[in-house]
Amino acid sequence: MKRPKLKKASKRMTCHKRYKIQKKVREHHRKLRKEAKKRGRKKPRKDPGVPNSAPFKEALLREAELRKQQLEELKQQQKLDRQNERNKKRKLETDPDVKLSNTEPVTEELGQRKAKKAKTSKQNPKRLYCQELKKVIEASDVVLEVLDARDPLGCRCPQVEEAIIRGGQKKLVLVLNKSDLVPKENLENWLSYLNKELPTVVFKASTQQKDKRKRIKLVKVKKKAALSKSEVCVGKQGLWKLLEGFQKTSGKAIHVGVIGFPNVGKSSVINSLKQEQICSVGVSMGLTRCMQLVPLDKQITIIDSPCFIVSPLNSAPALALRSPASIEVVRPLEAASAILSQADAQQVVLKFTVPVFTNSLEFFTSFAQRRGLHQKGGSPNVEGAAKVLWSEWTGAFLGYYCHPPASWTPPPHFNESIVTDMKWGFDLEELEKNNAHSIQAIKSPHLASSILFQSSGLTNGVIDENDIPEELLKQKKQKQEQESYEDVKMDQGIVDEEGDDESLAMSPAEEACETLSEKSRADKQSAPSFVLDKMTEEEDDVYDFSTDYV
Ligand SMILES: Nc1nc2c(ncn2[C@@H]2O[C@H](COP(=O)(O)OP(=O)(O)OP(=O)(O)O)[C@@H](O)[C@H]2O)c(=O)[nH]1
Repeated sequence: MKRPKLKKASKRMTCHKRYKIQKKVREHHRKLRKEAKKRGRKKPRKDPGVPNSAPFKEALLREAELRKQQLEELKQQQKLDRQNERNKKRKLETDPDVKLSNTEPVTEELGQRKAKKAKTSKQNPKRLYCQELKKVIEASDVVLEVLDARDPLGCRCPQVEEAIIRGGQKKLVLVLNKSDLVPKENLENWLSYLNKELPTVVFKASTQQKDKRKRIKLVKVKKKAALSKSEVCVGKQGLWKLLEGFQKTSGKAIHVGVIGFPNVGKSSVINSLKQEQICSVGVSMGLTRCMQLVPLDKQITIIDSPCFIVSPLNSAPALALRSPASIEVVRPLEAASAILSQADAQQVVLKFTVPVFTNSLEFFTSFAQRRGLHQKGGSPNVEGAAKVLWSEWTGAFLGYYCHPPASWTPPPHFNESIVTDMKWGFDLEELEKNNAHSIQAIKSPHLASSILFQSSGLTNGVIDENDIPEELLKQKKQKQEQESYEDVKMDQGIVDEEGDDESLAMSPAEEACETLSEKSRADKQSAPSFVLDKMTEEEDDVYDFSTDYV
């Protein structure tokens, strides 16, 4: 059946509605024109094109087309460049290593920084230690020289003390730390001996839980949490009052540098004063590598420092005890043998419960057996035993002591006026009282259970980075290279007369270097070489001399 055709809707409407629509449209157009006028942008006029009557119409059109193409290409190129730039930036942000390979102004600075860092890392670490130590001494008003009470004289460095005295207006105070590891009577003797020279504070730093041997259960202490009550610090009040008193006398805020040989307890003393684990402490020697400022209160700021660098001219036991293992190559067996040679053999036997021994190897063999240190085949680990003894001798638990010299003679860098100068500004009476109180409070080992040790006396240190043996060798090598270069130039006949005079004449600094290096070579031959023999040969290759020598 055919579907009926649908009737088309009529467009008829009332006039009122039609006029209303027309009005609305007009209003809308008016509005658009107004907005366009406000924006100041008129509708672009339509290009009328080249009239047909124009001569060379085709050539003109071709030219226009070409220009259009060029413009398009240029736009495309700019777009690509922008994209590349964005990619590069993204790469720089994600990969710090790429930063330095790109040569933009920002990266240039970064490159310089990296070059400096690379140079520092290549630099002899001893050089850095010396530089840091000098900075600490320079910045300090009072310098605390921390001594291990088991060998106080061996922990004193005449070169550093001399530098402090030369600095003028600086005070030097001795801190007799690890007082809990020596018998009481010995501690008193040392105190009266050292007090003749410099103000001395008896101290026992609070030690970290993690330093206790494995048999003690490790307790995780939060980094800035207060130290546990069992790890009591003794002498804190005495030291604090001494510094406070000096600060009041001087009438200004003071900086207090804490210096000393490795493992004497510099960082532990600071942590005890601050009652926070603010400086890193550990059994490994030479842990602190750069200076660290620790504000004690508004007026007193403490500065932690890296340890002194030991001079190779010292005796073998001194080198064994005072060389920072982090930067010196120390052979444990030789170091431990040197230490053992200075200890009372009978007391060593009793302390470590080993049979009587005739030589160090025999001792280490029985010591290894006693401690259960064995190698793969079951033979005693002599090297391991030596390591244990060496670390115990510089660690936090072994009790041993030295006798102070029978009579007091001021060291060459001290005289009466310096002694009185150093004591000025301190309340010594109060210090004496506090020290007596500390000695009472410290739980000391018995004389019978301690080992008597023969001290080697003051330990020589290196304070100037140019006196470091490796540096002297480096300078000598440089000089030789320069000389050979001059010879080649002379052979070629390039050198003019003026240049010749300059190159052949030695500057006073060069002469000093030459004599120093000659001296160090001569001394090295006579001095025990268990530490430096290997080090000088190896590090000679490791460090880039051409970079360091500026
Ligand atoms: N028994 C005892 N041990 C201490 C005392 N003071 C420090 N120690 C321990 O000695 C070891 C070395 O202490 P540190 O404070 O790291 O010594 P340092 O002088 O700062 O060492 P470096 O940073 O290597 O130069 C640590 O195992 C401490 O626990 C103390 O008064 N008594």
